[in-house]
Amino acid sequence: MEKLRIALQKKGRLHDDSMKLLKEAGIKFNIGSGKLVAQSPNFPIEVLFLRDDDIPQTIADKVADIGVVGENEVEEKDFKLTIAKRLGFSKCRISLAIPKADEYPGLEYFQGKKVATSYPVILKKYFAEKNISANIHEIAGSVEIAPGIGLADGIFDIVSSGSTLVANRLKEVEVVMQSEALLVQAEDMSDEKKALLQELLFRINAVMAASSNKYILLNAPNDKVDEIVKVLPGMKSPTVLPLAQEGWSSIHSVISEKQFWEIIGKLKDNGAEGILTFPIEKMIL
Ligand SMILES: Nc1ncnc2c1ncn2[C@@H]1O[C@H](COP(=O)(O)OP(=O)(O)OP(=O)(O)O)[C@@H](O)[C@H]1O
Ligand SMILES: O=P(O)(O)OC[C@H]1O[C@H](OP(=O)(O)OP(=O)(O)O)[C@H](O)[C@@H]1O
Ligand SMILES: [Mg+2]
Repeated sequence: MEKLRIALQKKGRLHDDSMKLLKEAGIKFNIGSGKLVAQSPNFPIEVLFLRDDDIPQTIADKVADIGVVGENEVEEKDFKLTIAKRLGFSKCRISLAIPKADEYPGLEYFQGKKVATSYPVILKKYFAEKNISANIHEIAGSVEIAPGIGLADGIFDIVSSGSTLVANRLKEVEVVMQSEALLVQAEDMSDEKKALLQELLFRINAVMAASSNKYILLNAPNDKVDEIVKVLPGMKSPTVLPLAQEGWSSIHSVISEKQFWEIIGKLKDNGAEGILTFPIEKMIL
């Protein structure tokens, strides 16, 4: 039987969430210390642990079938890969930043300037689109240090909270792209591997839907039930059950994390009492 080969980051920002996702999808691994390949005893899958920079090419070369990697790396390496699923973690943006004390008149600031980055391909494309002629200086890491030590005038790098910029007396002036972790796949996979990927995606969808929803349980006087049901979407529609106390009902439903507080507010306004919410482990739609 064929096995699906997945490339994951060996260690770093993507590693823990990638492993957690597979674990929650019910896939176990036998990982020996220092081993760079792991087998699963309960799913036909093999994991290759790599540097994240190497993941796009490994998939493009068909050494791995799928992989978890940041959108920024996929864009930078520019191989023909297909996005199988946006995974929603490791969210960040890739931005241009300059010394805090400098005035920023707009993109023309960068005309003829030296910009340090680990993402030269993305930056070159961006500057070309905007007709900026700058000197792109590629460095592998610690990019934020470059202006302070006289290596460059500005930088182009990952920003999340912005605290690394602040610590290095820099300010973000242009957001060039948003990024998140992606599950990417090679083109032209065999039918057998495609079927395995579909099974994996089915499980990942169930895990992701569960984590973005909550189970909700509440009590309401019967004359308020119709109004409350309108506020609660549910998977199909809410469940309404009579309480032992006459004139009251118990309502059960599923609500999305994004609308959580908005819905709770409306429920309270409509007379809901004893509201309880629970995390959902898996959600099969
Ligand atoms: N501060 C951050 N917040 C959110 N996501 C981030 C942050 N920093 C990086 N990322 C995302 O995680 C990916 C991996 O980041 P990490 O810092 O682990 O990379 P790395 O040092 O290049 O790792 P490797 O050793 O595998 O080459 C980045 O390409 C980006 O997509
Ligand atoms: O806006 P912030 O929240 O400060 O995050 C941005 C920083 O995070 C990443 O570095 P990381 O901490 O992963 O270190 P590394 O570059 O050495 O991998 C990235 O390279 C930035 O330097
Ligand atoms: Mg890397």
